[in-house]
Amino acid sequence: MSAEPPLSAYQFEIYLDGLAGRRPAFPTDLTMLEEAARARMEPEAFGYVSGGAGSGATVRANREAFDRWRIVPRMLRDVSKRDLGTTVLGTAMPAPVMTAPVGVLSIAHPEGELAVARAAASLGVPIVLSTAASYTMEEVAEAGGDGPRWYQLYWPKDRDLAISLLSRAEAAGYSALVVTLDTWMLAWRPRDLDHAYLPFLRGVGVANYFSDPAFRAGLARPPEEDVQAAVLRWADQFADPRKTWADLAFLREHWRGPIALKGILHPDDARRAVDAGMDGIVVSNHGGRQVDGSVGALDALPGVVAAVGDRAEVLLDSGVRTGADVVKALALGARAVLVGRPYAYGLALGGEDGVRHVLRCLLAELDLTLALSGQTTIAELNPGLLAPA
Ligand SMILES: Cc1cc2nc3c(=O)[nH]c(=O)nc-3n(C[C@H](O)[C@H](O)[C@H](O)COP(=O)(O)O)c2cc1C
Ligand SMILES: CC(C)CC(=O)C(=O)O
Repeated sequence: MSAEPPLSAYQFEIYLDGLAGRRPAFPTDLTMLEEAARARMEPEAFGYVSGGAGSGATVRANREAFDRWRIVPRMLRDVSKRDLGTTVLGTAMPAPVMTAPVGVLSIAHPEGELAVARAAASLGVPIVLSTAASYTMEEVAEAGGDGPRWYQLYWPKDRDLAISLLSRAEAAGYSALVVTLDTWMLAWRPRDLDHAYLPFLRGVGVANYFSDPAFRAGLARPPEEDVQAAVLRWADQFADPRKTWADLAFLREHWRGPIALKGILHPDDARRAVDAGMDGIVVSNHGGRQVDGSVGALDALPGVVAAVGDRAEVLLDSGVRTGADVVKALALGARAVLVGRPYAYGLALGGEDGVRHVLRCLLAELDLTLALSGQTTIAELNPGLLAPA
């Protein structure tokens, strides 16, 4: 049953490298990545990735929510063999960890999402590719090869464009759809406002639109001839604040595979999602980038899990930084977690190698935390493993 070698093997590999005089090129304490990346990134790009909405209260709330729980390890339970593997929305994965959809990654590294797809695929970790990626979904699919992949939709106003994006994603092998509900417009983001910086207006993150026949059909001149006009149409199209629950039927009609709604925090919204036939929910506040002062994602998780029961799979993102965080989220009922900024920082620090390092650290730390807490599978995790801080 155990994966060979165990996910924690990275730990020993690092120590062995030390015998040959090599030290890890990037931090192994994943909470230190942000500071390391700050020193390497352009200030505008770093501000965009690290920043949150408004005063940053929700970014802090996400971390505080994890800090309010403590793991209570159990002893003498034979943890020699562990299996962290799981299946989420039909996708098998080596551990309950995926990369969250993060757009515009070429502001962190020129290879952007291509490097992420390669790194994740080398570990079997699924990616969720953003509509606002710097590369097209077909390019990223090719880079990731056989690696598992899902597609995140920013649901555009134009119906034909939405249908076209969905059919391209299906054709390119994206097996599940994640529809983001919390970003119909950008929040007030002082870090970016102070820099007067928005990547999209500079032509980053628009590749999936610019390459799309339905989008191009709506332009007077192709993007290659008039970038400015194309970018403005992108900005007008990229999300549709008029959408309501009634519109979900459209998604079912045009997407064959599983669908998850991302950005749900209220139990009643979670209930509505399952009533509408959705397969999954991503409890998320967009990494604190949208509603300043909103509830921490982990704080919202138990209510959503209770509301949904076993009618849908519940995932969580926003604030996950360590293996212990993953254990806490799973113990509180998440089936898997997504990480955002940590892998973006890994990308900024070292391209594909940097992303692989971050993912390997997280998986190794998760494996070790589970083992040292007396757990051998993720299925057995429950709130009994935790105590309030
Ligand atoms: C730079 C950046 C860009 C993002 N772009 C997207 C996006 O295109 N689509 C989306 O659904 N979420 C996007 N997100 C939100 C992430 O998917 C995720 O919810 C969030 O990063 C999780 O929080 P964490 O960064 O604390 O792990 C973005 C986040 C960041 C930091
Ligand atoms: C607004 C999006 C296109 C990008 C995003 O989700 C983000 O910056 O948080």
